[in-house]
Amino acid sequence: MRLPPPLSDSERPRLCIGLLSGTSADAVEAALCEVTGTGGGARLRLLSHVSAPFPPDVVARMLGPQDAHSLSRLDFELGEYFARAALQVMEQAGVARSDVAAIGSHGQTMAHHPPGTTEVPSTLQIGEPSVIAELTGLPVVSDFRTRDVAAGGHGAPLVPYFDWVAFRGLQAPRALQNLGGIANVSVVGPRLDDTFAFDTGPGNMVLDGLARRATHNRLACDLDGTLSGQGRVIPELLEELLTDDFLARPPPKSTGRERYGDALVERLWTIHPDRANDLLATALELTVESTARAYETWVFPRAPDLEAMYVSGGGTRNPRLMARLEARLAPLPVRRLDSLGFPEGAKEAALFALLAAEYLVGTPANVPSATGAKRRVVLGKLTP
Ligand SMILES: Nc1ncnc2c1ncn2[C@@H]1O[C@H](COP(=O)(O)OP(=O)(O)OP(=O)(O)O)[C@@H](O)[C@H]1O
Ligand SMILES: CC(=O)N[C@H]1[C@@H]2OC[C@@H](O2)[C@@H](O)[C@@H]1O[C@H](C)C(=O)O
Repeated sequence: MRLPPPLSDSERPRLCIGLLSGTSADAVEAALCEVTGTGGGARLRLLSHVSAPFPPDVVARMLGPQDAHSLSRLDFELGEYFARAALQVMEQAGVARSDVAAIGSHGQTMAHHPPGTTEVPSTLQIGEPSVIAELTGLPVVSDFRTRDVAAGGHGAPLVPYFDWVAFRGLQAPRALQNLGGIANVSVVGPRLDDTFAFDTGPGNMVLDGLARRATHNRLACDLDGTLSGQGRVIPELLEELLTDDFLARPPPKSTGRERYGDALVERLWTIHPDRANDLLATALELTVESTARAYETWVFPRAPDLEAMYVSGGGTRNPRLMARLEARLAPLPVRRLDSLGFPEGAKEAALFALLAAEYLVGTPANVPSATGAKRRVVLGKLTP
């Protein structure tokens, strides 16, 4: 494989900013990190993290229908929000722009059609890197998923590389579980080649859609578990939702709003228009049960000596979701990622700081055993 010439020396610490708006489309997460070394020798230190919420009208437009004009406008508009979050995290850390090597910006996923779901696999993230570069004066690495898709992979999840660099257990493997809009797991042990990872199914996405629907947009989520806590699971609906072919499919696999977004929420609402809290209780159980079954089917057989599950993402702030997950997976210890000394809300943004740092030194950072790509490739494109 021919690699591009490195843009920096991997032994010198590289300060990089990672930017991401996840599938919940609620905020730009920004993380300023110091990365030293590369690949198996990479070390990452989180210096600062900010979460900058989008105004409600921008969220509504991101989640709403698009034509080519609205998409291109949103691409430029989001670029500004991403740039502002980058400036904010530098200010918070007291770090000068001249000390930052690059920004790694994931952007916002607008479409994700991975292999196995369509004739021509594709994925689209927006948040114009040229706008970010103009407003910050910094080089921007972006479009991290497309090369992996071009190499036959899903382009997701990308986080197993980060999980391996930052959290790999030296003895027993660890499961790093994200509960974002979508839920995904990485299982990491000493060797990168043994890492495996996949999307387990819905995280908060169905809950969020139902909460918005039930409260006429007053609440954007099952806040602190209060809505689902007033409902009762509808067993026959839960069973039907669990027959979903995505959940049955073996890894590698990834998913998104196409499957667990508004179309599903509307279908559920049509079946039980007067049982909003019961639908929320059922959606919460769908996340718990699909995660637990994914572990039973694919994680435990490959990692029978699993040390624990370390949970990150916004779902950790839903106490009912956490309690149900812990009860369902017992005796596996279910811990928060914070217990490994890393703030759980900063992980995905920090991933894109690490990926930018690896781009600068020309290190391939996809994990083919996770994405299904034919080979390891350098991820990202540079806007100088
Ligand atoms: N207090 C809370 N109570 C209940 N749910 C919460 C609370 N705070 C956050 N959440 C949930 O967390 C979600 C945001 O999580 P997160 O930021 O990890 O998702 P994301 O990064 O956008 O998604 P993904 O990881 O799929 O890209 C919110 O949409 C909401 O559902
Ligand atoms: C296409 C896309 O944006 N996928 C996200 C989504 O959100 C969680 C899960 O599904 C994961 O596969 C991925 O994000 C993280 C950052 C990843 O690539 O690891």
